[in-house]
Parts: sequence; C-alpha cells; structure tokens
Amino acid sequence: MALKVSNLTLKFNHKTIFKNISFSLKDGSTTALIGPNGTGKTTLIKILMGMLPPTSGKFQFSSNVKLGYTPQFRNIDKEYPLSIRSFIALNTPFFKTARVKNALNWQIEQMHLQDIQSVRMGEASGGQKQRAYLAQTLLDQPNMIILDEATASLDPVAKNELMDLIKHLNEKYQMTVLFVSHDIPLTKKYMNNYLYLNDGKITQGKMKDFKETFE
Ligand SMILES: Nc1ncnc2c1ncn2[C@@H]1O[C@H](COP(=O)(O)OP(=O)(O)OP(=O)(O)O)[C@@H](O)[C@H]1O
Repeated sequence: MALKVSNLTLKFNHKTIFKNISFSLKDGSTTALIGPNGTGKTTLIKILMGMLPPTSGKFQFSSNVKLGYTPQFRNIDKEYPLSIRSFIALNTPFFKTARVKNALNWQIEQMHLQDIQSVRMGEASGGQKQRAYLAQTLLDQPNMIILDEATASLDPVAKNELMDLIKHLNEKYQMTVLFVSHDIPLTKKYMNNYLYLNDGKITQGKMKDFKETFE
C-alpha cells in the first residue's frame, strides 16, 4: 500500500469540508481524484502534502514512497526571464556536476522539451510549461506523484501528450499516480481508479465504472 488514509476530517471554522474519509492507494496504481468545484480536492491534497493539519484522523505514506508534487497550474508572467531548462533546474545545486547535468538532460528529453529548452518559460505554451513543472518534480526521482489539475488549462492535444507521459511513467517505472481533475473523459482514458469527493464524503472504485456526472 502506498498511502492509507483513515477517518480524515477537515473543518474550516464551523464549516465541515469532509468528514471521516478513509481510502488507500496501492503501489503502482493510477487514481483520479474527482469531484465538483469547491468540494475539497485541493484541501485534501494540501493535507497529504503536510501543508495543512487535518482536524482529526490520520494518513500514512508507506516508508518506501518518495513523493513528488506538481501543484495547481500557476500563471507565469510573460516577462519571466528563466529558460525552460533553467526553470527545470531550479532545485538543483548551483554548480552542476556531470551527474546532475545528465539527469537534467534525461528529464528534458523524457518530457519532450529538448528542442525548446532555451525558450523562456514566459513564452512557453501551457503544455510546455506543464511538462516543465513535471520535469522539475521528476528530477527528484519520486516513485509517487500527485498532480493537481495538471491539464485544466491545456488544449486537447497538449492534454493527451501530458497524460501519455504520465501513463508512460506509470507503466515503465510503476510510478503511483494521484491525479486531481474535473475531466471525466480524460480520466476514464488514462486512470484506472477513481476517488470521488462530494458532499463531505469519498467513494472509491474503478474509473470505467464511474457513473456520476457533475459540473
Ligand atoms: N483556508 C481556508 N479557510 C476557509 N475555507 C477554505 C480555505 N481553503 C479552502 N476553503 C474552502 O474549502 C472548500 C474546498 O476548497 P478546495 O479548493 O479544496 O476545493 P476543490 O475541490 O479543490 O475545488 P476546485 O475543484 O474548484 O479546485 C471551498 O469551499 C473553499 O472555499
């Protein structure tokens, strides 16, 4: 088991966002976290990332999990000066050894960014930016990734390209994936399981069996 969540409750003041939710994620599984706007998906991720303490309940990642996180899409100013390559390398040491350079080149290639690595992040397309964020996360060599709304602002071609890369990471390296999304057709195509957060409760199942509709 990669993650086990037990009876997690979160209240903001007197407003209960979710109550006593429990679920677990298997090693190497792909799961879409879906649900209507404002239902608490980002809040749940923040708790799992240790950025927000739950009101009650607990969760535990397995000791062999090395977690990577790509947060919700952030706007990057058109004038943002760093190149795609420098942006991906932001968390690496300033003096780059051959090993770091090799890892950087490998991630850039794996995310199909080699031809545009010197383009400024501010000028990159939404899909290129999102792949740069993912490359930055992957440089840490995680074996589990959480992606929050990674495809929300992308056109269909860019969406599928990103999802193909994520699927590849799962199939080739058995990476465990938790993918927050509103896009039911996309998650049906790429994720095996769902977690449906709605009205303070969570349900879990196979994505192909997911029948709910929501805005
Ligand atoms: N710090 C906070 N204090 C009070 N209420 C908050 C806080 N953060 C979030 N909320 C509320 O908690 C609820 C859940 O928000 P959250 O962003 O987790 O939902 P979401 O499912 O991720 O939404 P979306 O799909 O729109 O991204 C919302 O009603 C939001 O207004």
